[in-house]
Amino acid sequence: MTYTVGMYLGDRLKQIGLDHHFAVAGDYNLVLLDQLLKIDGMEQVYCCNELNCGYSAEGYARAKGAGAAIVTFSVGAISAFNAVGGAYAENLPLILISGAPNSNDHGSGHILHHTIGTPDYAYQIEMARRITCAAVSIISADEAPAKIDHAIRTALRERKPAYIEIACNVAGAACARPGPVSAVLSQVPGDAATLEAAVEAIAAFLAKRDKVAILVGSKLRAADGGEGAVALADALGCAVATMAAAKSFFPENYPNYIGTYWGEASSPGAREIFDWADGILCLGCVFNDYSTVGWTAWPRGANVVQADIGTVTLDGQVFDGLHLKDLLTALAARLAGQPKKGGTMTEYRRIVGAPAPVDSAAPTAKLTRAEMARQIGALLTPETTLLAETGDSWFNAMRMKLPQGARVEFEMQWGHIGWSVPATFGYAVAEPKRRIITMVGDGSFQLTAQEVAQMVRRGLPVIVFLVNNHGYTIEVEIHDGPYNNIKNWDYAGLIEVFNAGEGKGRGFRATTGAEMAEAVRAALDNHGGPTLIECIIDRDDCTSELISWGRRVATANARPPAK
Ligand SMILES: C/C(NCc1cnc(C)nc1N)=C(/S)[C@H](O)COP(=O)(O)OP(=O)(O)O
Ligand SMILES: [Mg+2]
Repeated sequence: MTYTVGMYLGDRLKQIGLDHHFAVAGDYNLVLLDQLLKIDGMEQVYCCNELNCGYSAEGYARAKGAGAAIVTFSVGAISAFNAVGGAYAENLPLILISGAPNSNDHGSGHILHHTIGTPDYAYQIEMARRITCAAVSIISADEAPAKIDHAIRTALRERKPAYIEIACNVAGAACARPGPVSAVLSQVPGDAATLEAAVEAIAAFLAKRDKVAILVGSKLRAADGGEGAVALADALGCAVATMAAAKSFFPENYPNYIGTYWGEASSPGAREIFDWADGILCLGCVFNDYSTVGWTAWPRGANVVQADIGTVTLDGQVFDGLHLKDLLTALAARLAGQPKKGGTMTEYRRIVGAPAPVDSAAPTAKLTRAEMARQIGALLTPETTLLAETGDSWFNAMRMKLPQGARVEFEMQWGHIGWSVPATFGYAVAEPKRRIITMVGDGSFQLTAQEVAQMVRRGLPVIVFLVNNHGYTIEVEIHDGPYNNIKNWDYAGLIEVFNAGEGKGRGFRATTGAEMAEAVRAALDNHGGPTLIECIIDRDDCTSELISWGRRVATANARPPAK
């Protein structure tokens, strides 16, 4: 059997740990798909459309560290670009591979199908360059190994998406075989002197402060800094909070964990502590308009250390060229044995003597948001992953207490509604042994619902809580209008459509707590396919956090143009 360009790509994807890749067929990628099917231990998983294909690979990357999506030229790739932009925003190595025009057509003046109708086909890779860390076009077999390795290596190093386009007549062409996988897994070491200087500068910063707190941000995962953050928290003995998008990136049963810091939408007591602290260590934090509640909750200035993936900034100094993972480990070692900084925990215990508000309501009454959230929260085990969609689902998830090992996935930087359904599909393909739960609003679900059919096809026992509050409630709280109303669907009834008489999916409508509890019991017994539980709640039944957060974001959006 000839060893081909497509097989080289497939072997590299397998070598970096992918057992699956996601695809939508198109005539520019069929020969490539054939090559990938030849790779032992690599399964080709099909999606309903290229947006969902991209998000399935993105969800897979959240579980496995990287993901791959194969699409056809232009009509496929440009849809998938939305998921690539999301992967860039969320620091995920999604590798988008697009079939491309025959290499003989370049410069021929030929007008080709699926293109924008000009003989210059470079527009696609030019678009890709803006939303990836590496973008390559392969029009000959000789150049394929180096270009494929460059794209994969860069994506893994930078934790950002990469783009590979392969001419349709090259994917099956004879190609050299790859060398050791270390060629694409190697990291550029951090600078030792910079690391040492940064550690000393932070130690000096802390020595002058008593009211110290740690804020964990969403880039901590991309930096592989989870263990280092716990070691640093152990060394300091201070309060630790997570930003909303970093929920589950720090263990919530940690004794000094005080919940989410999110301005007015914070966990009880957390905002006060960060307002009160005189030394804040920000680890991999992303401060955008949503995460700072319209720029009203943005730790910065002389009392803040910003420790990012490769750079530390404090006191007017910047230390670039280090790895956050190394910094946390070295700093924890440097502070070992020093006096603890427990002032913030002492103060926190004073503030939150009263227990946090518990979501509960009589299960027989009309279903409320609080009761829905309570029943979902009760399902979280150490083996659970909860994917929470853009919407009030963010705030419902924020209130949930996680057992150690439970994971939460958001897409808070990109915030593309509908992301959670295909991302759930990809994540469930990657992690068949975990309990996968999705909380998705009715508005979001309508963008990507088709991928529930793929969950039926593969018999994935995912539980989808469809929050039917009759429209775009998060938008209602920011700025209401007729555009926030949507056509209602029979969401539970969709499952029978997707089953088509053979699938094992189940759908339930819950209008009371008791109906929801019964549906949950059935879902936990359904191991042969997804269970969608449509939770019907009032349009205005949303979290108090959403209301205040929505006001702040609306104010930020309404700032008049600068003079
Ligand atoms: C329309 C929009 N955002 C604008 C938007 C529009 N288009 C895309 C692709 N992404 C977006 N975030 C948002 S957050 C809706 O409130 C989501 O509604 P739903 O899923 O029903 O959730 P809630 O009811 O809890 O808000
Ligand atoms: Mg809604």
